[in-house]
Amino acid sequence: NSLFHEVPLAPPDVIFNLTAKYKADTFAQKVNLGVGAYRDDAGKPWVLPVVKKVEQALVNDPSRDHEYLPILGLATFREASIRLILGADSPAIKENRVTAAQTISGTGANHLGALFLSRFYSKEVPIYLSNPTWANHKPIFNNVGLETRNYAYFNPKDNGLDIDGFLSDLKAAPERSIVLLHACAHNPTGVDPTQDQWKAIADVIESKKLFPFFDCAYQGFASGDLDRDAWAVRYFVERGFELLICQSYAKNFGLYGQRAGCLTFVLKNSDAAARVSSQLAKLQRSEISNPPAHGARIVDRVLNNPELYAEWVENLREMSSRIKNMRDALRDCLIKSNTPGNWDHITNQIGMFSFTGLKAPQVAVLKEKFHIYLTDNGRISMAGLSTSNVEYVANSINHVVN
Ligand SMILES: Cc1[nH+]cc(COP(=O)(O)O)c(/C=N/[C@@H](CC(=O)O)C(=O)O)c1O
Repeated sequence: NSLFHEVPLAPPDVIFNLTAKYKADTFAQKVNLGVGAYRDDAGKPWVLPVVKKVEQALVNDPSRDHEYLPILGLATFREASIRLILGADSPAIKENRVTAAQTISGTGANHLGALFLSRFYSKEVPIYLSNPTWANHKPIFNNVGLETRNYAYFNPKDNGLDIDGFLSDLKAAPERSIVLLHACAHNPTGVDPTQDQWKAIADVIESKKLFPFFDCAYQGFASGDLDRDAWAVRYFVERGFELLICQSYAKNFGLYGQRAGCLTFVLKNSDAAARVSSQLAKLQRSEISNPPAHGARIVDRVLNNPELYAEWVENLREMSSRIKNMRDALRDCLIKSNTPGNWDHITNQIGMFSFTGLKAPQVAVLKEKFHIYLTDNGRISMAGLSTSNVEYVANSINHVVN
């Protein structure tokens, strides 16, 4: 017998397994509405023109080497990431009370943030996750020994936000609990709190002394406006919270496989920032030693060069407006074919995903009969839609809801 013959067989990852199933499907009209990765109108991955341009320059740069980065990553990348999320004029930056670590994309930022809190904040308090949330959140926090609980988030009656349930669950949470907040473009529902609702959420977090743990994987993708998408984070900083933000450059730079991300911490003062930074370095060193260079160098060059930054903003707008057009097209097709039900949520929701309201049995028919791939919770990645498949998808949905 092997030493490991009792290792339990783990089920395949929901989202990555869907991609594998889609790739294996030979049906000509198959549609991938699974993984949250942008596709152009031809259904192909899109290397942002600004990324292509910078990559060329990088490869041709004679001074380029493959030396280790510092443990906490490229300093100019970290500084640019902090400015991107907090705003270049943030008082927190001026008061030198912000610190950051370059991470293995957004997942790495969530993990490093969770690990740090489990060591230096508390292991006794739970972390509250929205119900539903990104499939990988629970395992990330459980892996570092944090207990996860849910706060109400999605209201199936109007496919909108259950703000009353959200607030009452936070009010019932033990003091000092950690609260995971999606900064914008909530995954999987596409439902974001309004500014007034964010103020009410901040009031409860303040009165209960909860810790805000922001996950921001779609800045610039939700509204197409980087500052608008960072509004909630900046509001909390303005209100004086100590908090952390996980940033991913997978979607808004199309650098999925390059694993470029950042963990940004906002503290009360520079002394705390220095202490936190020193422990982040110690944790990072023992886990990955230092982060991957290529993706961070691309992001670093774009964020620190005004012309390239402006081109990136254009590329971002191209992606977010194509997704918005697909929201309008899908809703129009569903209405045109008299699909039962109200479909306003398809255009009310924001960002990469739509939470359609389709149930698992209906999703199974879409997969098996129509070769349309989406997660069982009814989430569809809007970037998987194109002018050539949106009608087919709408007719297929019409079929399963009738
Ligand atoms: C909310 C959220 N946070 C972090 C990540 C991590 O992304 P990274 O590639 O580590 O920077 C993702 C990815 N979500 C999509 C892909 C995945 O599941 O990993 C998805 O939900 O399809 C998120 O949706």
